[in-house]
Amino acid sequence: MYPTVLKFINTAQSLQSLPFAILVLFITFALVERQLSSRRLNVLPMPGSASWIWGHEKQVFDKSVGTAYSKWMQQLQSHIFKIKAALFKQDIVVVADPFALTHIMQKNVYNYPHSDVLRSRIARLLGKSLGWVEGENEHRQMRHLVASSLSQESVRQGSSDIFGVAENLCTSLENHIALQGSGSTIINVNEWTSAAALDVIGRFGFGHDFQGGRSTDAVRILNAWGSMVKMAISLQGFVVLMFLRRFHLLNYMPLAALRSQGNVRLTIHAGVAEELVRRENCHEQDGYDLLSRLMGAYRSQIISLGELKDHISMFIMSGSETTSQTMSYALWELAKNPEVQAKLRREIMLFHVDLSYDDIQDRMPYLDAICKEVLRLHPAAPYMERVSTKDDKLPLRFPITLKDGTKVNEVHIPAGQTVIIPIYSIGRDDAVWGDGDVFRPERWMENSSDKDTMPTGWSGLLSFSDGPRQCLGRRLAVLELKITISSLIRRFEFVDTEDVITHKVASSLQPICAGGGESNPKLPVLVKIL
Ligand code: HEM
Repeated sequence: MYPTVLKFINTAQSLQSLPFAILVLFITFALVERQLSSRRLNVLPMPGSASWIWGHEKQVFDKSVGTAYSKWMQQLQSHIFKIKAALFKQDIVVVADPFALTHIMQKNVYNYPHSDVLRSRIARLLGKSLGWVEGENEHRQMRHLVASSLSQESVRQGSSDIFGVAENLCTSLENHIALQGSGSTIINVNEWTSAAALDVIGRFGFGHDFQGGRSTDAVRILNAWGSMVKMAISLQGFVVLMFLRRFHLLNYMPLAALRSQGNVRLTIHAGVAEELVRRENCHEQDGYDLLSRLMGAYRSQIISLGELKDHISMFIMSGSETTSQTMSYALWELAKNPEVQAKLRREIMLFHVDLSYDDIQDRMPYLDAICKEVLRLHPAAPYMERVSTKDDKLPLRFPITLKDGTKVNEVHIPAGQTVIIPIYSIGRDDAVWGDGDVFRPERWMENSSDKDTMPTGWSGLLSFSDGPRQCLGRRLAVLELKITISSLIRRFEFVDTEDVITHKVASSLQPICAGGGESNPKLPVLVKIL
């Protein structure tokens, strides 16, 4: 192989085509490297038909979120397999086995940091804050700084903020429907939930009013986020992501796709973060809410002004975008399943209109089941990408059967290996749930799942991740979902529009409506005032 390549390069050079020679050299080395890495993972099965340039990754991008991984899990009858990466990068290992997942996410999470491309993206989009920091000590310290602001007690105390936002949302929606001159209208449910979720994190975390998504700040943030999403779900976004992963230096180039990510963080820095810091500098107060904790760290010079603003932007975006998408999918599922919606309404109507925190948390089992079912079927973060820093062995709950019938109970993972955790497909795995793709909240009241086959995350799901890096805002998110859904279902009926919806990923899960301008996420639902 090498003499041929060298001859080829000599010819190219004699033709004064240095770039061509470099390209040939790069491809040759990349192919050799890829073949060696593939051999190191030789016990792992691999799906067929990969593209020469894009490997299997274009199939993942082209199909609705998770579809490709679920299909390969079924075809290969394996909860762990490898796929060909784009641009001749080494093969990627896809891990859906519960023992292997617990090993990575609970016991060895600091040996599996976010991949470089993901980390650069988080830094640009959200800031160098908690979702970005790596290293056990650094991460634990940063998490400790803010953890008490999102504890169960803090969330209980902040529940009045969420009830207030839900009430405003219902009133705005009633006014909007009244303006249409009939008792019902079709809305893009995403627009309403994004504004409400921004309001919740604004009030709960920072004592800031985004005015139902109508303040200048809110509009700027939502627009900047919308542009980022548009770019990320496009073919151009996919190609850029693949190149960024392959050639890390590109992460520092002034590319339009990268600018659109940075705009979200910079918009928050220049607007709301600036205003919050100014306000807090005038009224120095001690407290346990997110802003007080962060300002305390800034005043004690534990964090710089830039870091403080990064923390604010990270909490505003990761606290609102994920929750708003989950809320949208909940309302969409209720619209598609009218009998579930009616049953939920009956449960809600057993209570007085002024629900308490305890009613919501402890006395509404069907609402609880619906929230879990939505989080299982529509996890806001559908995939996770990590890279091993050390040679490792992954234990398996579902052994791999080799061609000669031998069973393999653990898999060697070399240092530097990219690992994808397909959260979306794991939550729908028939081996665990039986009817994984079906929206059936009753399953959560039956308690019949085999715990041994489930991941160890919250409620046997990975929707909030697992282990030391699991979502810090889970309690707030679940309470927010419950309060908002119960308020809306009491006053409105949601009806399916029968639009065909597929799903893409742009930092979080995005619904795409066929024939409705596929470049913008949209989830149409008909709403009727009751
Ligand atoms: C339904 C809503 C939500 C979902 C599905 C969700 C999901 C997740 C997931 C999967 C992760 C792990 C990401 C990774 O390691 O790559 C994560 C981390 C995180 N989430 Fe959430 N999240 C939600 C709401 C929230 C809220 C409301 C907040 C804050 C107010 C929040 C704050 C965080 C933070 C700070 C981290 C980083 C934790 C760490 O690295 O230690 N999330 N979330």
